[in-house]
Amino acid sequence: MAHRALGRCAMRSAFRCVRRARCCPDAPMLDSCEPSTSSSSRNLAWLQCAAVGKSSQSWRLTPGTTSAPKGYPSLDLKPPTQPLPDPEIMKHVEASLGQLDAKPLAPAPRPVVVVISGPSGVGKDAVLTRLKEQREDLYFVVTATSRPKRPGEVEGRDYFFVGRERFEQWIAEGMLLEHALVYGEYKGIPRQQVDAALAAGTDVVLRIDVQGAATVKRLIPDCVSIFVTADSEDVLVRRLVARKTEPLDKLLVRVTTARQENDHIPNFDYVVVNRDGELDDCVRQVSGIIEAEKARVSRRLQ
Ligand SMILES: Nc1ncnc2c1ncn2[C@@H]1O[C@H](COP(=O)(O)OP(=O)(O)OP(=O)(O)O)[C@@H](O)[C@H]1O
Repeated sequence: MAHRALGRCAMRSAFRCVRRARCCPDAPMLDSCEPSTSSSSRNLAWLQCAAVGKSSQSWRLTPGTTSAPKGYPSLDLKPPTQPLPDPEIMKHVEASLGQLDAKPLAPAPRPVVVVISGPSGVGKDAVLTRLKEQREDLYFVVTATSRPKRPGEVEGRDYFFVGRERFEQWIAEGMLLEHALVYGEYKGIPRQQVDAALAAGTDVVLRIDVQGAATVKRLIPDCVSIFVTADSEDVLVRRLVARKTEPLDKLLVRVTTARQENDHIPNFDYVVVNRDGELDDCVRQVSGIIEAEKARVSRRLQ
């Protein structure tokens, strides 16, 4: 294990390794960092400890330490600097080619609408809460619902908890991009939030149930739909039971519906498994999908 971890880290430059503290996922190795006989592997092993800011028993590194422990070779961890262009050559180039254009070479991407969907209890809210902490560049649409607030939920942050009557009024006034009756309660996407964010050039994230996702795909064909699922039905049900938000009869309905919803995976662009205890990994994948979609050439063409 230690050997594999060293090999993985060796592929990265020292600078990137220290800046990206999560680049050395083989954490068990870090707990058993032993001074090695070869100086290059000692270097790398120490670098791994420094990268995650973790103290090893034998070296007593404190979090954030970047200087080598006693007896270990010191490392130059400064970021590589960009060499400055020779002004004489630059002058010559501009004299020959005219003033160089500073406008971006690639057109800016059009904002993307991301749809996060999946069965009840799979962790959509948990994923979005974590994603919000990490991606301030995204606009997370606050869904409207007729269901009552659950403990810990905040009006306007988690949902707009509008009563059934007001919800039906919003439907009548065309204020919702899409809405559905899910487990006896309305849920819908306020249209104005989506329009305003897109008009400002901001990427938008929607959290929608599986039937609603199909509606949005029809309305916004170039939206990116991500189906979040769990490791297994067993894991999904355990999560729902542990959440303690539904009585048994409603729990059974959710599990039965989840079985049918899983069959809709082929209608989505991506599927991401929110593995038990691996929420961060799921969030990383969702974030990566958004980045990849923004890099699509088709999104940069007008
Ligand atoms: N990767 C994970 N590992 C373990 N528990 C998780 C994970 N992701 C979410 N959970 C837990 O599972 C439960 C269900 O998650 P959450 O409420 O986010 O699901 P949801 O898909 O939003 O459900 P619903 O559609 O019913 O609102 C929560 O108690 C949450 O803390």
